[in-house]
Amino acid sequence: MVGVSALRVDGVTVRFGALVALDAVSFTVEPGTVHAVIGPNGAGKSTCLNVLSGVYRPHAGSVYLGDRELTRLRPHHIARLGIARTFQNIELSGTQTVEDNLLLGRHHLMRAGLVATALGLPSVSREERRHRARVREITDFLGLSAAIDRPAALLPYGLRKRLEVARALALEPRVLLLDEPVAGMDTAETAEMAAAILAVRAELDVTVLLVEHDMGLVTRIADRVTVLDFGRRIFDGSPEAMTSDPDVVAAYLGGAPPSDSPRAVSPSALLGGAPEGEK
Ligand SMILES: Nc1ncnc2c1ncn2[C@@H]1O[C@H](COP(=O)(O)OP(=O)(O)OP(=O)(O)O)[C@@H](O)[C@H]1O
Repeated sequence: MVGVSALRVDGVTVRFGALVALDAVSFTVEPGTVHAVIGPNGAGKSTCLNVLSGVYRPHAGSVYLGDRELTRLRPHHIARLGIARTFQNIELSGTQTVEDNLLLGRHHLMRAGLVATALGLPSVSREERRHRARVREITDFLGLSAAIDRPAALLPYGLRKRLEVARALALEPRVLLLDEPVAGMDTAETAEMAAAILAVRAELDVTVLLVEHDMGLVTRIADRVTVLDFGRRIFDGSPEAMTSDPDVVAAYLGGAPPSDSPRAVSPSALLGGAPEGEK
C-alpha cells in the first residue's frame, strides 16, 4: 500500500437539473496526507466523493490519480486502481461476520477461479489462508479483533463505523475516501476514529480524503482542508488558516447564497434530475 500519486480534482462541475452541486471545483490531495473536504449542508461534499469514486460522472472537469484519468471510469474500476471508500450510511452485510465482510471486501484480489475453488485445490486453500491472515491484521489494526466472529449488525455503532473503514482497507487501497466517518458518534468513539485515521496514514501509508461536518475533528487531524459552499471552493489551505478565513467564517455563520450563486434558483427548477452520467 504505497501512496505515491496525488489525487487531482480539476475544474469539476456537477449539475442536478438547474442546481449546480459542484461549480468548477479544483483541489489536489497530496500523497501521504489527510485531506478534509468540509462545508455547510448541501455544499457539495458528498457529490464530490461520488465523483471521485465513479458514482457520478461530472458534466465538466476531470479527476486524476497521478497521471491516470479516472473521470469516465466505473466505480469497480476506480476501486481496482486503489481508491476505496466508505459511505455516510453504513453499507455492511449485517448478517455476515466481521471476518466475512472483510473477505468480501477482498473479493477482487482473489485469483482462484470457481472451478479451482469447487475442486478444493491446495493453491486455493493457500490463497484463502493468506487472505484470512491479512483480514486478521486489518481487524487487529482497527481494534476489531475481539469482534471478528460477530455478525456486523450486532456491533455497537462506533465499531460498525470502524468496520466500514476496515472493509475499505481490505481492498488494499492507496487512497481511502471517508464519507462523514464520525457522524453520529459520541466523544470517545470520535477520538478512537480520529486515532484510527491517523494510524492509517502513518502506518499503512494510505492517503486519506474525508468529507466531514465535524470542524473539531478536521482541525485536529487534517493536513489540508478544502472548504465548499454552495458548490464552490471558497478555501483551500491549512486548518489553522481556515479557522480565521473570512469566507469560511461567513459560510459557517450562515446566510443567504450570494445573488449570483447557482443555488439561487426557484424550487421548481431543482426538479431537473440527476447528472447526465449518474449510473
Ligand atoms: N441525486 C440528487 N438529485 C438532486 N439533487 C441532489 C442530488 N444529490 C445532491 N443533490 C443536491 O446537490 C447539492 C449538494 O448536495 P451534497 O449531498 O453533495 O451536499 P453535502 O455537502 O454532502 O451536504 P450534507 O452535508 O447535507 O450531506 C444539494 O443541494 C443537494 O440537495
